[in-house]
Amino acid sequence: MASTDKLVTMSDIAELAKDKDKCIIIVDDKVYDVTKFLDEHPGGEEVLKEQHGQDATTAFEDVGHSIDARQQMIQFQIGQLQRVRAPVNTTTTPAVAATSWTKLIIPIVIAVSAVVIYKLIAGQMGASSTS
Ligand code: HEM
Repeated sequence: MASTDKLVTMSDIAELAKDKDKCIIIVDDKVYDVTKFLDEHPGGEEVLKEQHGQDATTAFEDVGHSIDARQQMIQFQIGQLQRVRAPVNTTTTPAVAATSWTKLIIPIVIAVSAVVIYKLIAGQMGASSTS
């Protein structure tokens, strides 16, 4: 397997990022070690260092790098970012629980109102029949 195909997780990158002498960046889910490129980068080393251990896709695209720059970066690729999918949450979230409660409250209010109205009417009828 070529080194560019190597799957790298975010925790691997966090581990690599502990080394402050290195410069590891992610662009478009590809992981680059640009440590040796720092001195040569036409945009300066600071901008690259600021992105160490992070996803630099937006910063990279915002500059509008040339095709030459994109070809140049291939040599620095050390792997492919492996995105870990968040586990699907099957338990009821509080927001869902809240909506099911509100759904119950409406019929309860209607039922209570119906009983109160019935009692009022029945009371009035009872009062008028006794007078
Ligand atoms: C391996 C990754 C990278 C390579 C090979 C690379 C290469 C280059 C090259 C060749 C240029 C000259 C202009 C051009 O040809 O587009 C350039 C300019 C520049 N790059 Fe990068 N770059 C990389 C990553 C980044 C990243 C991640 C950032 C931002 C955080 C960045 C910011 C800049 C800036 C600000 C300029 C100057 C633009 C200007 O003066 O108009 N570069 N880069």
